[in-house]
Amino acid sequence: MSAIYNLVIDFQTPEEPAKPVKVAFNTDIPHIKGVPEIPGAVPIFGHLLKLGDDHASVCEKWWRQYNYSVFQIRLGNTRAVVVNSFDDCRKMLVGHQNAVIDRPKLYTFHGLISSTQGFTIGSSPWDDSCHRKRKAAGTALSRPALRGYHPMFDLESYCIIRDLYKDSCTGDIEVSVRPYVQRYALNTTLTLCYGIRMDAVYDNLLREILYVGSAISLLRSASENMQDYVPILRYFPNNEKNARSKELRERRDAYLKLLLDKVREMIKQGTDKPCISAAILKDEETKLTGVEVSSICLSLVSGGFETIPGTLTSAIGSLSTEEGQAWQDRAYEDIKRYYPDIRDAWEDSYVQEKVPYVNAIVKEAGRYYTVSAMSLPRKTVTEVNWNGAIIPPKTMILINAQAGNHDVDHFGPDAGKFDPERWLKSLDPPAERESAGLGHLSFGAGARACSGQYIASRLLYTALVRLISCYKIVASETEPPNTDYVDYNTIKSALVAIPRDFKVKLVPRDTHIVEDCLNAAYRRTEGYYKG
Ligand code: HEM
Repeated sequence: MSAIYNLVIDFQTPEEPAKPVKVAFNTDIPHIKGVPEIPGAVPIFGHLLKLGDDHASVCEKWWRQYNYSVFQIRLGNTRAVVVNSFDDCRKMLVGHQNAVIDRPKLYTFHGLISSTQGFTIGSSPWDDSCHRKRKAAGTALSRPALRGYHPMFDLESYCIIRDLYKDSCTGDIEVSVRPYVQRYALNTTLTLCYGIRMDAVYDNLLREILYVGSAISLLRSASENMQDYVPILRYFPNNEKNARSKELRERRDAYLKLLLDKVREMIKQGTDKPCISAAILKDEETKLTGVEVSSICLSLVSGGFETIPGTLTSAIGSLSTEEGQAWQDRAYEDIKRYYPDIRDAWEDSYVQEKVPYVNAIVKEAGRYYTVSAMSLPRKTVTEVNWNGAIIPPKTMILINAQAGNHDVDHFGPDAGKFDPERWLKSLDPPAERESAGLGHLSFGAGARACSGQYIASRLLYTALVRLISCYKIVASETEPPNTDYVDYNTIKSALVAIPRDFKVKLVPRDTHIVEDCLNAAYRRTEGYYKG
């Protein structure tokens, strides 16, 4: 027993020195007076076992069952405050933004996986280096910076339709859209970071990056990774999590090195494209270290490649349903209202987000399919006075974005329904509601909000305008989409949702116009960023 007792030591990462033993019932932060604790925690594991695979849905259920939107739970040796309602999430993220600016460090992700390339921005604790990285990423992803990326948006969204057109044999064959959207998202960030893209949907390097990234995302979740919270599990012989983490780290190091070597080679040949890593390798007024650069590139590449496909694929799923046919028709009419000639809609789709109905679909897709259901964990740096209860520094804060995004008190009784029209103040003609602050919680909020939200919205908008203006999207009868906002996700324990596979039929609205748009886009983009 004493051997086990000695093993249950309380340290967060391998670099930090071990602190004396605190076992079974103790947590890093003592019980927080004034914040209700969910009953039923067990020794060592706390609430971990009760949380199961789907933390967001279980916490949402506890919120309704006990009638506390904010409560504390125990994840093994870690105490966490969970925030559920829309208003409380907003108050915590925006009202206390300086106090909750930090991120927790986790044994597996920070100690094992990130030991070579540094932490991504989204997993970096708040310090000067994180501040510099966030600033650099913020500049590269700002609204003004988007202007510089128009050719890339044009090319990548053209490639989706080009290949769907080919692979669906002008509508005869049902297709699964997710692989095309994955390439879209990944090529965009690879181009930004390295000036490199892959043309084939099933390119080996592209699929390796996607595979390794998703596998790492799984290792970041509490349910898949109990050893982060129950330290004794780290010492079990043949620890599979550790072995898997190291394997994935090595595979990720290999492709990141390959990408950077390609950039170095292109710089030598004088063929490099303007991109973040080339600018830094050429030392263009940068104050960033090598590790910071790889961390920024890693953050951008990993920030978009699951989130965009998860959101866009699921939105296409909802549009393809029987009910979705009316939304598609109205979106198409609205596109035609602004661009009577669809060729103009194609050319302007990456320049500005002008069509209200399409903007409404983008917002609803973000809200309804909360792809990062529990957002990214935060940690307090200073005390938070929560209605008189004092949440101490260094407390983990979990934002239940899925619960807040489906909060009937904020979004109304139909919060659990996909309905783009909730974002419109009138339908005839469609007009957007004036934005009154935070629309939904899917990009987080406050000082650590998503750095990529402008580029994400543009990517979703451009792809939807092009897709809807060319096709009627109809769900497959044999492999239809799952449009439940929880169950659409096949791996609920992953940090970012992986939608269940489904197929759609793409019925061209007018084959001549599709071909015209494709030919014009081919001529415009030929020569940009050759793979
Ligand atoms: C639909 C698409 C996306 C969704 C739903 C999404 C969601 C999120 C969420 C929930 C956070 C945490 C926010 C918080 O703690 O308040 C985050 C952080 C972040 N996202 Fe995104 N994201 C998306 C796309 C992107 C893209 C395309 C990029 C980059 C190209 C990106 C880069 C980042 C970065 C760098 C952070 C870390 C910010 C920080 O910790 O300071 N994201 N994202």
